[in-house]
Parts: sequence; C-alpha cells; structure tokens
Amino acid sequence: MTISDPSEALAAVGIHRAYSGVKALRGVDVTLRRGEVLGLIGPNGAGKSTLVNMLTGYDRPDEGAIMLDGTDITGWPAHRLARTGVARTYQRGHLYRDLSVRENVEVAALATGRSRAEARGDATGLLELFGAADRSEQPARTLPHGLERRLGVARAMATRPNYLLLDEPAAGLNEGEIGEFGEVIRSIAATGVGVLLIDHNIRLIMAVCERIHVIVQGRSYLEGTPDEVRGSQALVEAYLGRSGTQ
Ligand SMILES: Nc1ncnc2c1ncn2[C@@H]1O[C@H](COP(=O)(O)OP(=O)(O)OP(=O)(O)O)[C@@H](O)[C@H]1O
Repeated sequence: MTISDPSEALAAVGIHRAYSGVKALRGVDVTLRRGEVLGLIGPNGAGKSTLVNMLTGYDRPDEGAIMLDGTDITGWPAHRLARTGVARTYQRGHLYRDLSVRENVEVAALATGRSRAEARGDATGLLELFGAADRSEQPARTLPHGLERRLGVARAMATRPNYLLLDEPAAGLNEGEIGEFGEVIRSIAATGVGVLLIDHNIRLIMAVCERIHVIVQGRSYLEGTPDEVRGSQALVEAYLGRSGTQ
C-alpha cells in the first residue's frame, strides 16, 4: 500500500478545533494506514489527545474532515465508529474494576455486536496474546499496573478494529514492561491493524514506529521515519519551544 492510497487509511484532513477561544488544533493533516505503527508526539498541550478525540468520534472538528477508508465520516458518533473498526484506549482506566479480566474483554466484544460465543473466544485469544490468561478470572481491580494497561488494549482489540489509537498506553510501565508492550504493539500491526501510538517515551516510539508525526501548538509540524525525526533540528527546537510557530 502507498501513502496515496486513501482506501485503507484513517485520515484527519485540515483539522481545526477551538474550545472557548483556545485553539487546540489549527491545521492537522495526518494519515494512519492499515498495518503500520504511526507515532504521534509533541510537547504537552500540543493537541494529541484532542486529535484522537476527533479521529474516534468523541468530538468533531470546527473545520476539516475525518476520512475512513475513503469515506467522509466527519461527525459520526463514537459508538458508530467503534462498530466500523476504529478503537481507542484512554490515558486513564476506563476498565470495569469489579468485573473479571475476562468479562472486561467480553463486554467490549459484545458491545460491537459479537455473539456470546464469539466474545468468549475472542477474549480467550486476546488474554493469551496480552499475557493475562492466568489472571482472567480475577477482578480487574486486582491487576498490577502493567497488566491493567495491557487489558485496556485487549478491550480495544476485542472490537476487532482496523485502526487502533493508543493514548499514552505505556505511562507508568517499567523498562521491561515497555519492551514487552512494544512487541505486542508490533504484533497487532502485523495482523493488518493500523496503530496510532501517542507516548512521551521517545525510546518506545523510536523502537516500534515506522513513521512519526510531530504536532506542535495544534499544527502538523514534521513527519518522517524514526531516523529522520531523530536527526531533526526542528524536533529539538519544537520541544525546546524555539520553533517560531505561533
Ligand atoms: N474540552 C476542552 N476544553 C477546553 N480546552 C481543551 C479541551 N480539550 C483540550 N483543550 C485544550 O487544548 C489544548 C490541547 O490539549 P490536548 O490534551 O489535546 O494536548 P496533548 O498534546 O494531548 O497534551 P498532553 O501531552 O499533556 O496529554 C490544551 O491547551 C488543552 O487545554
């Protein structure tokens, strides 16, 4: 697939969004292709979570369009997008803490139209993939932090997405857990899912992403391979606030 093929991509085109005069996004163009891991980085408050909200139907842009596999889906609500193959995780929790680990995954599968048998089968496979099979009958609240983060991704995967948007999934993980998490992300992309990865851990981003998109002050600022971005003076300036983009 090439970058010019819009038929298998989730794209934000010319997105603007302001909240009570605060311009959170003011010109973002980003394309997530199936089967790739695309990193989304930028300083605090750059607009990364706001963009994820746009791409997943939790908010709508003031200007611009969201395109899914060549169809304009701007303004579609989140539940409709979830059923159409777009899944996300959140910076915090969103788990059902008193349900078992297995039930958390099954509920997500049922919510997007799976039968009970399918939901059970999917949950078994996902808990295996995410290294949580031996904890599947425990309440979610008893999980250590690393497994809790993975359960959030397993729940998103239970909707059988074509696109998976991960908002700081590795926050609070130790180095070993981050390494394992990176491998899980790569294995998800290898099944043909497009993964958008937001994280402040640049080492994780560099290790797992094919391309990296940088947002600064609500604008698309730079995009390239890890090597291109690593060597970019513009990136250093963006993080040090000397970008001159006002
Ligand atoms: N619902 C909202 N109401 C008001 N302002 C908002 C809202 N959502 C986002 N903003 C503002 O938009 C800007 C971008 O925020 P956003 O959370 O998208 O940044 P971010 O890049 O995800 O930051 P971080 O890395 O700290 O998570 C910030 O100035 C934020 O305060």
